[in-house]
Amino acid sequence: MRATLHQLEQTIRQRRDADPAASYVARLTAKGRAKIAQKVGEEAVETVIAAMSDDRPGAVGESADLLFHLLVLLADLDISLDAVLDELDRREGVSGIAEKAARPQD
Ligand SMILES: N=c1c2ncn([C@@H]3O[C@H](COP(=O)(O)OP(=O)(O)OP(=O)(O)O)[C@@H](O)[C@H]3O)c2ncn1[C@@H]1O[C@H](COP(=O)(O)O)[C@@H](O)[C@H]1O
Repeated sequence: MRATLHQLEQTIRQRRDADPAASYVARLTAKGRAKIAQKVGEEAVETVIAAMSDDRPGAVGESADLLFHLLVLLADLDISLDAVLDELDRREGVSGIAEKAARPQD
């Protein structure tokens, strides 16, 4: 998963300055951060709708759209994917420590 998302992150960063006629990333980027953020919101809502309809193929497709648009937004903010993944790792470490503390017999 890390490799796929890192590859996509790299492609998105390369495509931001491409010809908008040939690139969706360049087109969306040119519309500005508010539009990119709006797309993230739309894809999140579509993911929720698919989930609540128990539409599993739909949820897969909408989740892919959501992750893609989130990466476009992070690139626009110049936040690396690693910064987000490191935060998740940090939380996992924190909750791992908390779980261990709750089981003193381990
Ligand atoms: N993964 C994606 C990807 N997922 C979704 N999309 C696009 O996201 C859009 C979402 O569809 P919507 O119907 O919601 O939006 P829309 O009607 O096209 O746009 P709006 O008018 O709503 O803004 C579609 O146009 C999809 O093609 C993607 N476009 C590109 N990629 C990847 O990004 C890379 C760079 O793409 P380009 O910038 O086009 O070269 C490609 O190699 C792909 O791997």
